[in-house]
Amino acid sequence: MLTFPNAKLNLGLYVTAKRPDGYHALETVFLPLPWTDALEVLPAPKGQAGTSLALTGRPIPGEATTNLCVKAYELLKADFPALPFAQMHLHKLVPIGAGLGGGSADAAFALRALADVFELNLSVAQLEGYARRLGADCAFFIQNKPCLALERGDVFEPISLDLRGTPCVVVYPGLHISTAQAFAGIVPQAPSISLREALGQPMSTWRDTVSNDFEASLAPAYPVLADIKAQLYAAGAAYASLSGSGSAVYGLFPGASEAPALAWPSDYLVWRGQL
Ligand SMILES: C[C@@](CO)(OP(=O)(O)O)[C@H](O)COP(=O)(O)OP(=O)(O)OC[C@H]1O[C@@H](n2ccc(N)nc2=O)[C@H](O)[C@@H]1O
Ligand SMILES: Nc1ncnc2c1ncn2[C@@H]1O[C@H](COP(=O)(O)OP(=O)(O)O)[C@@H](O)[C@H]1O
Repeated sequence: MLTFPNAKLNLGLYVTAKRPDGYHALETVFLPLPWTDALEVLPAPKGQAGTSLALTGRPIPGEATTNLCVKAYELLKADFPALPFAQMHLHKLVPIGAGLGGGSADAAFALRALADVFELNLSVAQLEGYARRLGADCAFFIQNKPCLALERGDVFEPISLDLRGTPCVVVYPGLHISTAQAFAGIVPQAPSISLREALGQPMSTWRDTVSNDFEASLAPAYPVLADIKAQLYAAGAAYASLSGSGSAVYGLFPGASEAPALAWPSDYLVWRGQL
């Protein structure tokens, strides 16, 4: 089975409280972003004594055994001891540690594909339960549709927001920012206007009402993030923001026929397309 794990964008992100488990409570909207990896999951060929993961594309830090696709397999194997060995191939294209959730998407798509290939008959709730154990934002990728996310970013409420077809530019300047470190720089606080209410207004108002708490805390150490955002606004973005804990920054261009091609330094990774 061949799947295409897509990235995500955070539209608004508020860190509202520190939880007793050490994690933080969030208020954010997740949007699927069609910047994808490719992941193939097959039953292992006869004679293969274990589950394998072949990796191509962008190098992923760490041993293949720590890859979230392998962890997804092991999580299922613990509950389904008869699970046959799998042969997986991940072609990595989404930048790693960019606030785009690429690793989490691979994990969630691996869970779904393994459940399909080996006919485990898992419900959406069961798949989300497994995904939550692999990472806070993994569970979003099981249903993979725009939603308001609360608690650790793994409890979802529907939201009526249709941005499909909106031209979008995502710019990754290559800074790897640790998610744990980024959270450590924030003093939790509820937003003055709830995200649901702010996003219910026209996109032209979002610049003043919808923000990502990580932007202010990362700004002193990483001034390039504000520079990219300013360039996206100068190019006509109706809304621009950091995604997640960075360092990818995106701009939305709802009035344009296509996303503008801007000149960025050659070592930046850039995605242009429609949501
Ligand atoms: C910040 C967000 C926003 O969407 O996105 P990214 O920037 O990573 O894409 C996510 O909450 C990231 O989710 P994810 O990357 O799955 O986090 P995990 O691997 O579970 O956790 C990494 C570390 O981040 C911190 N963490 C994560 C989520 C959360 N709600 N509170 C936290 O405090 C914890 O210190 C944890 O040890
Ligand atoms: N399949 C995978 N793709 C990307 N990163 C992975 C994968 N498996 C494990 N990781 C680890 O997850 C971390 C990055 O996660 P990722 O989802 O790309 O970033 P972010 O949380 O910023 O959105 C890295 O430390 C990387 O080593």
